[in-house]
Amino acid sequence: MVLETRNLTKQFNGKGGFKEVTLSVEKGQVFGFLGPNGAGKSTFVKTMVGLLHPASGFAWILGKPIGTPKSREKIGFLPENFRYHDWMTGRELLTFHAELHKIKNPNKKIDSLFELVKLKGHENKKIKNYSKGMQQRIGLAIALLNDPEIVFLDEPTSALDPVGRIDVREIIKELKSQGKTVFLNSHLLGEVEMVCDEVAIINHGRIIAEGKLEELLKEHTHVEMIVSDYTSELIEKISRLSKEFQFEEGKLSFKVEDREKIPVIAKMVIEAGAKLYQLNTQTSSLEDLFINLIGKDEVS
Ligand SMILES: Nc1ncnc2c1ncn2[C@@H]1O[C@H](COP(=O)(O)OP(=O)(O)OP(=O)(O)O)[C@@H](O)[C@H]1O
Repeated sequence: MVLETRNLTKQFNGKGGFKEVTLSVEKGQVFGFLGPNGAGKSTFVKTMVGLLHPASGFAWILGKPIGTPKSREKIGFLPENFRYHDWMTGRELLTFHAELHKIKNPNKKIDSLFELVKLKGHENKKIKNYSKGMQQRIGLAIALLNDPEIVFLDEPTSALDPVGRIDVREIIKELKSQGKTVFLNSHLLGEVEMVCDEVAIINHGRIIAEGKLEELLKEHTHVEMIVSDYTSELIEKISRLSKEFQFEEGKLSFKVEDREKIPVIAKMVIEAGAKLYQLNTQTSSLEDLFINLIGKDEVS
């Protein structure tokens, strides 16, 4: 595992932060950490990179306990509220960070990063004259300077325009193809859906869902069926196997938490002697899943 936590807690005078978080992230994964504002995402990432100390629990990065110099050697971090030395030029800033990482002859690496984050031609401009989006791009370059094994990106596209967001998505895909692990904090669900393999959803500091994106989405499938010659007993049976069941004049609409229930229901219809004219399924979007889970969590 590249990242592992067990019952990790960090709160501020008993409030906020996150509680009892147990997570594991495999090498080469793009892991999406989702949650509403104030859920605890940034506190978690800051704790992972050693900027905050946990109150209790355990965590390791690349097998090394968090907060130790060893655990920080191979990580990259783009903070949510980035602010760089604005009197430096872009090149000076990257050279300074390369010195901190003790990278020898960093110029080639720096040139390739300016290219990657699409800041070529702006190397000698002062950071104070960079736009917010350009500052976020240089932050991404800093995060990648030491060839990290795991990169923590906290809302990496918050200052970027739609084209910039696509650029970041491409960079994330490129990192994945190089076998790197990306830990992506975001509330842009569409963006997460496009790049992440696995997600965890955090609400009020607690993890309320975790798993492979594909599996989580599969658990919430919407089904529509058109049947005739049915009996009330059949309709009753289907309603017991599903959620959010609606029925009107031969048209059934419902959700199943497990896709395997769909062929079972279809078989049931046929065996009951009813006629099945149409069966459509639609897997929920991550947005549906998110709203559903957060909504349920607020009620309970
Ligand atoms: N230094 C701090 N002192 C006190 N409370 C804090 C501190 N940092 C965060 N919190 C609280 O911890 C909770 C989680 O905050 P955090 O910034 O981790 O959330 P987040 O999920 O990253 O939110 P957002 O999406 O808005 O960035 C919030 O209630 C916040 O007010």
